Amino acid sequence: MLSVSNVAKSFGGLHVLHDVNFTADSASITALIGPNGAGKSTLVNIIGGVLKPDAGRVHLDGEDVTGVPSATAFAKGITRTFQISGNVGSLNVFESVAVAAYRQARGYRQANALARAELERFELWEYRDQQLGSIPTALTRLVDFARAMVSRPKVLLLDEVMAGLTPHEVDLVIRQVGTCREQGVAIVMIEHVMQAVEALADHVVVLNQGQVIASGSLGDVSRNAEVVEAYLGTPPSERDEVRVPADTPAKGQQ
Ligand SMILES: Nc1ncnc2c1ncn2[C@@H]1O[C@H](COP(=O)(O)OP(=O)(O)OP(=O)(O)O)[C@@H](O)[C@H]1O
Repeated sequence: MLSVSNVAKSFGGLHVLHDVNFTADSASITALIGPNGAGKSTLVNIIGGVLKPDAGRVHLDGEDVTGVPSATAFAKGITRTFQISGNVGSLNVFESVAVAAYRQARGYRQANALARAELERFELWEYRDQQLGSIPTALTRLVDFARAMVSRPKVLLLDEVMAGLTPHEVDLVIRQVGTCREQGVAIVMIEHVMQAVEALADHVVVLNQGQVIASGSLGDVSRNAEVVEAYLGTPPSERDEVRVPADTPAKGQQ
């Protein structure tokens, strides 16, 4: 289990996170939602070892991993999807997952076997020979999952993996995020696409101006008056369903 306790972070005089608490269980999906600038990415960067908090602790299965470098966080089981960079654009789908598998494997045969198993799990085997730069964005997101899952993480951090996808592609990626959960991973997902939050989140944590203003099921938080005021914008009585545009500025920033 991942546990975040009393985390605070400032950049100069800008207090970005204050006293943030939440837990994420194995085999569950926690959606971090909130307006732009709420502090979601900063929080995920702290969990992943990219940033050190000014205060508070991060524990993984009871072990204090606060402020460890990202390579250490990764070695302990905290991984995240990365945007495919130009450097790996020349690799094909199989090679890009095999490279990640080499870190785990004893030799290239085992790495190749691990990569194949992951590509099959994510229904990517048929694309194995294609260059990363030549496949649709939705498939590159799935390759990212395969690369992340080949390291057998305990925690998977997903930062807006649905951004820019069509509704049909979102459905595809939703299914495969579910596959990651089935592997027992605690998934923490920053997500603005409510189709995905509705379909996937076991637990929703709402951040606003660096504070957790609500947590619980999506139904619970979407009935919370403070959440409606800060993020959803419309009282429940005036809307049929929760729909949040991708770029909702924080109240007060409008
Ligand atoms: N390295 C940094 N230096 C200074 N300010 C920063 C830094 N990183 C983030 N911030 C500021 O911290 C605040 C929170 O940013 P953060 O990216 O964590 O929010 P977010 O909730 O992820 O927003 P979005 O949904 O737009 O990605 C913003 O005001 C941002 O400008």
